[in-house]
Order: sequence, then C-alpha cells, then structure tokens
Amino acid sequence: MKIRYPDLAPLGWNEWFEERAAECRPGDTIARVVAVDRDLLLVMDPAGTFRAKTAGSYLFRHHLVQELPCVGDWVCVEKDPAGELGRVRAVLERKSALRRRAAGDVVDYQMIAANVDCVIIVQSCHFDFNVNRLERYLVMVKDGGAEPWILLTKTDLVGPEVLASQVAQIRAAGVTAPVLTLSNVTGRGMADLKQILAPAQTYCFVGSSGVGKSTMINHLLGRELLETRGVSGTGEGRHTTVRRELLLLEGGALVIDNPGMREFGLLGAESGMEENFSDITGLGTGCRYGNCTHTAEPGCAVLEAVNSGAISRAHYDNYIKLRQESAFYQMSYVEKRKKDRNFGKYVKSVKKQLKK
Ligand SMILES: Nc1nc2c(ncn2[C@@H]2O[C@H](COP(=O)(O)OP(=O)(O)OP(=O)(O)O)[C@@H](O)[C@H]2O)c(=O)[nH]1
Ligand SMILES: [Zn+2]
Repeated sequence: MKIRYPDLAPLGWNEWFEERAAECRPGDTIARVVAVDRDLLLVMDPAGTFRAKTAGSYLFRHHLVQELPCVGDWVCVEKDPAGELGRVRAVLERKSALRRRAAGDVVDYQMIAANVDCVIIVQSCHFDFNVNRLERYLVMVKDGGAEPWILLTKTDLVGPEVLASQVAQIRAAGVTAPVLTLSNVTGRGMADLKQILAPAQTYCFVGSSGVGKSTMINHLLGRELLETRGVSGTGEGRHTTVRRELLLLEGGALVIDNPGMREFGLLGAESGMEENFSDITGLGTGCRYGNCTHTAEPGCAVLEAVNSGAISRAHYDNYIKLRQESAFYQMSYVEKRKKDRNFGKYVKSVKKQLKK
C-alpha cells in the first residue's frame, strides 16, 4: 500500500498505523506522544517536539483512563497556528499496550506505554535472577501484544558457568525468547545490544530496581548528549519541565523509559522475594523481636550476619530495597499517590541507616 506519511517512519510509523489513520483529517498533524504530564502532552512529529492538550471533544467521548493518550501513542493533532498548544483530537488504535490493572472492582487499566514493539525484560544474573518472576513478566508482555526479550545484566559479577546455568534454566522452563547478556561495568555485550536495537522500532526495559536499567539506558544514549539537546533548540519551549520518556537513540531505535515501567510486573513479586532472600528471611527467625524489620532493632540476627560478613551488604541492601518496593506496589494507586512523597523520604532514611 501507499504510505501517506513516509516521514513518520523514523518515529515508528508503519503500514499497520497507516491503515488506522482514517480518523485524521487532512489538516491534522500526526504526532507521537513523547511524555505526559497530567493533561499536558509533549508530542513529536517530523518537524520537532511541541506541546499539546487533549481536546475537550475527545475527553467528552472517552471516559476510561486507558483511553487517554499515553507515551508511545500516535495522535491526530490540530496544530495551533500561533505555535502554542496543539489539540489532540484522536488517539489512533494501539498496536500494543503495556498496562497494569488499576486497583478496585471495575476492570480498569493504567497505561504505562503504547506501541512498544519489543519489551526487554532485565534481570541481574547476580541475586536478582529468578525464572518464576521472568515468566510473570513474559505473561504480561505477551498479554500486552509486544515481543519479549530477556537481558541478563551484571555478568561481570558471576562466572561464565553461572551465566550458562541461568540461560539453561530459562530454556528448561520452555522460554524461547532471545536471551542477551550484558555488563555495564566491562561493557561486554553492549555492542551486541546496540546492534540488535533496530531503527524505528520501539523498545522498553522492565525489571526490578537495581538491575542496571538506568545505567544501561544512559550508556545507550550518552546521557550528557541528551541533556544538552534538551536545552538547545528542540522547540520544546522555555517552560518545559516535562521529561521526555520516548527517546531516540543514535542508531534510530526508540526507547520508552518512564516511571511506570518500574512498576510493571511488580505486583505479586513477593514470592520471588522469599525465594531470592531465603537466607535472610531464614535468619530472621533468630531475631529478638518477632516483628523485627531487620533495619535497626537490637538483637537482630540479620544485622548481626551483615556486620559479621556472613551476609553480604549488597545482598542485604538489595533485600531492603526490594522489600520496600514490593510493599509499596501492593498499595492501591490512590494510596500510593498519597504516600509517594513519604515513601521517598522513607527510602532515604533507610538508606541513611544503612550507611551508618
Ligand atoms: N557490577 C555491576 N554493577 C552494575 C551493572 N549495571 C549497573 N550496576 C550498578 O547497579 C546499581 C543499580 O543500577 P541502576 O542502573 O540504577 O539500576 P536500575 O535498574 O535502573 O534501578 P532503578 O532505577 O531503581 O529501577 C548501580 O550502583 C550501578 O552502578 C553491571 O553491569 N555490573
Ligand atoms: Zn531482625
């Protein structure tokens, strides 16, 4: 078929969207959502990035949270001739959707990202590796209509035989998704990863906190470059505080990186916690207090083990971090919003305690 909008192709446009672009009027601009900040959108078309708002007429006809534009969406925008806010009049059908179920009785979803071609599930081969959790992620990715890949990070921290056994465990579980390996420290595997990220394809990385996603994305981007680019003339305007969540890599691949990604797949992750940290939870039965949190209590067997070196400090830190997170993500969205700020403070105080 004839592509009407060939210059959108580098932003991820293809025939699939072309067939669903009938809603767009001839005068409309088709753009891709780069970031969402409440009702304000940052969108990009071949000419650059600009701000837009969802038109009242659209809001009037669409009431579900998941119908609102989210990062990765293709939208039809009526540009404002004065160059101020564009108006989003339609959201094109989504080819894939990463979402999580919102709390409550009504089946409603919070969108995390749309039109992601490939979700790269990241696990660290050092402590974080867990086939059950991997499988849960795989289910969610497939459910959303994207293709899953697996990336094992921190390969510098384990021997080749450990890595080989982890790959074997993944295969033994019947998982056929491609498996990549990477060390952000030695850079080993980075070239392969860059090579495999194809131009005009949209990727995102999901996985537990601390597995190295940010470090890796920074490597992929050359973060300083991104920041200077943000300041100098992308046409985003002076008062832009919205952080871009859809990023264009040098090689032409698109990467979505947003806070929602970090929540994706975390629900129900505590059984994995139990498995991964059975050494710590096992020791916990020897603490003086039954409800010991293993952070500051006198007579804590876990802290003793950390201080004596029987349990590595990194392993313990990881345990505390993941435990806080899994508890946090079990809360309903509303509760969480309220606690968001307190939670940040809490994590800081825990971290401070750990440093003592
Ligand atoms: N040894 C080793 N450490 C790494 C590697 N990648 C990241 N790290 C370290 O692991 C820690 C966590 O890395 P991040 O990139 O912040 O992890 P993340 O997955 O983005 O974590 P969140 O931002 O919390 O989701 C940092 O101290 C990194 O320096 C790696 O390949 N090898
Ligand atoms: Zn304890």
